[in-house]
Amino acid sequence: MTDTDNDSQLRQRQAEFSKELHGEGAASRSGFSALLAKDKTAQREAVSKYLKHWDGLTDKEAEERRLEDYNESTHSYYNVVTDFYEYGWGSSFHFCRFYKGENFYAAMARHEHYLAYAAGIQQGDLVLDVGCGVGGPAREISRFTNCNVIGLNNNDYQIEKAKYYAKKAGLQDKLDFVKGDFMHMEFEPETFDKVYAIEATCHAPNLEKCYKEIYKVLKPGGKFAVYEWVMTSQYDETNEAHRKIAYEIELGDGIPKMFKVDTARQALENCGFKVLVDEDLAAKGDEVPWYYPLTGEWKYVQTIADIGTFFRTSYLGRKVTSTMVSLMERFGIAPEGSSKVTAALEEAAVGLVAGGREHLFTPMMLFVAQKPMNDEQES
Ligand SMILES: CC(C)=CCC[C@@H](C)[C@H]1CC[C@H]2C3=C(CC[C@]12C)[C@@]1(C)CC[C@H](O)C[C@@H]1CC3
Ligand SMILES: C[S@@+](CC[C@H](N)C(=O)[O-])C[C@H]1O[C@@H](n2cnc3c(N)ncnc32)[C@H](O)[C@@H]1O
Repeated sequence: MTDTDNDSQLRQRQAEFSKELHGEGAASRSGFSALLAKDKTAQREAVSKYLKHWDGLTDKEAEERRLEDYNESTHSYYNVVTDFYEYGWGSSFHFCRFYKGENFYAAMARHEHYLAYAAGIQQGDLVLDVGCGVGGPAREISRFTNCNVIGLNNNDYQIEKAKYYAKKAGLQDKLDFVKGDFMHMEFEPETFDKVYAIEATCHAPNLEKCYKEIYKVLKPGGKFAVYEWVMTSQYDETNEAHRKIAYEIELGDGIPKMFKVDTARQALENCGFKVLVDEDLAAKGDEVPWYYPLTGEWKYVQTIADIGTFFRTSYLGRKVTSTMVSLMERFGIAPEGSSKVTAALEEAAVGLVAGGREHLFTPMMLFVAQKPMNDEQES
């Protein structure tokens, strides 16, 4: 059997499983109503597929197993966390910087605008969004610049939702969302004017191979802008306390292996990109840190409108959610495995805040990289 046969079988299996798990008309449901509508047997299977490699081990063999199974494992992760993300965070699945006094959703949108600006996205550009989630950033960036965006995602449930929200927003002619693996892109070479990725390529088992795919589909002279999740240069893999934080982030965020910043930079250069911008936006000394919503520290809350979001993301709010989910699961209302998901998300929150406070981790390593023009590539 060829790789293409294997890919198309996996794709079909995932699409069928997604229908079974989330049910018909799933795109219009979110949060708790989506959780309660799940097929109970399929949910149990999805949770165990996601968690099967997370056995507490961090040796080479354990890492290898997680790296090999990246596609199924991430697909399963997003099958079980998407409803919680939407309930707790909204429809853009990323972190952002905050100005004093700026509300949560304004700050999130600004972070997306900044990436569009850094990539030089212009009216009429054809842009690829690598790992597009449910399309929050694609909608915002298309509105901001009047560009056309194709969102690439390996999760069927999120693609269905992204299409549903785009239509609801009247953006169906500007946006399209397609199923695919960013490690094996099927677009024609040199298709896109610009490519961006927001907190998605950290799910790649190998950054260089992923960036190579991006390089291939970019037009010569085109730019790629990314908010990369990386461990900073202060991270020491041999330090147990550091490795524990990285493992919490990997487990709770469905990431096979967190790489260091130098690995990402080198990977871009090895592909032939010219790195134009290379800046950790988390290291700019902001008064309000990017991880504040997960801290439960009220002093950071910016506006009255943020109180609801802040409560859901805070330690107390998360405790309330996980207790409710666990009670609903015990009484057979929520599907089995749901409380394992809230427990994993709790590990994510703890690891992310610790990584942020100690400057061991950043979710906003901004790279802007340019593919040279054809004549420059040859010389
Ligand atoms: C996984 C990657 C690469 C990026 C996602 C970044 C963030 C959007 C998520 C990381 C941890 C998530 C948690 C929640 C929402 C989305 C994140 C912040 C919750 C607040 C959702 C509601 C749950 O009850 C608690 C979650 C904690 C972790
Ligand atoms: C944290 S979410 C970010 C989503 C989006 N960029 C946003 O900011 O809202 C990561 C996304 O990457 C997608 N993803 C992970 N691995 C992928 C792969 N191998 N191929 C395509 N998409 C992938 C996930 O399904 C998810 O949509």
